[in-house]
Amino acid sequence: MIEALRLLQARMTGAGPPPETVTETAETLEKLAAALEPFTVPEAAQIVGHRTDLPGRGQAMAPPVHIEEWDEEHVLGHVTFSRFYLGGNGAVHGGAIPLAFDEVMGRLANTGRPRARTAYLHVNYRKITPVGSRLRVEARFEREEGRKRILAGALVDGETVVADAEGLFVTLKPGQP
Ligand SMILES: CCCCCCCCCCCCCC(=O)SCCNC(=O)CCNC(=O)[C@H](O)C(C)(C)COP(=O)(O)OP(=O)(O)OC[C@H]1O[C@@H](n2cnc3c(N)ncnc32)[C@H](O)[C@@H]1OP(=O)(O)O
Repeated sequence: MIEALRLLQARMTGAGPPPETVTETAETLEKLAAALEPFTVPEAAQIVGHRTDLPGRGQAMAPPVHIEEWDEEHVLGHVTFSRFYLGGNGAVHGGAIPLAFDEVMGRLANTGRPRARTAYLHVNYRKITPVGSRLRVEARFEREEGRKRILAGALVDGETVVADAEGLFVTLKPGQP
């Protein structure tokens, strides 16, 4: 379902359909939304965002990062930003890149350690990030200072770092949401 939604997002972004196709598509989507409505569940029971085995945990908003290696110290994977993530002139939208970093670094920060949340994410956009290219995603755990965990990440196109990031993740105190 999520894969199909991702495909739809990409196709819709790249499409310039005639008015009758726009109307037909809108009607089909409204029908699908109505069919799912009776199955609305509380957050804890939803599938989306809870499937760590799926790219982006099954969250269609998150870029589909495929994880290849994952332990307490590092994550290695790849991602291809579809046309859905286009900012302009072939470059990925600047807001989509922190989404990928937060997903991967947040997951790493929370692996084998008590729950932590992102306090900041500093992203350096070194080059444009091309839509449609398979990029390497790297993240590593740098250090821990009390409740603070500092992580680093990079997005690499071939041999070129297109973006890198530093993230601060803070361990939650009991009762913190
Ligand atoms: C098996 C595992 C599976 C895992 C799957 C999960 C996948 C999940 C993947 C997705 C995961 C995505 C995850 C998400 O996206 S989480 C969603 C996005 N993040 C949030 O919503 C967080 C909102 N913020 C907060 O809740 C609080 O501000 C937190 C909890 C972060 C800290 O507030 P708290 O009141 O608790 O702590 P404190 O203020 O005493 O600060 C403590 C220390 O930290 C330092 N500090 C704080 N902020 C900053 C800052 N901005 N720059 C520099 N430093 C900062 C501060 O100076 C102090 O340092 P020191 O003075 O002690 O030296």
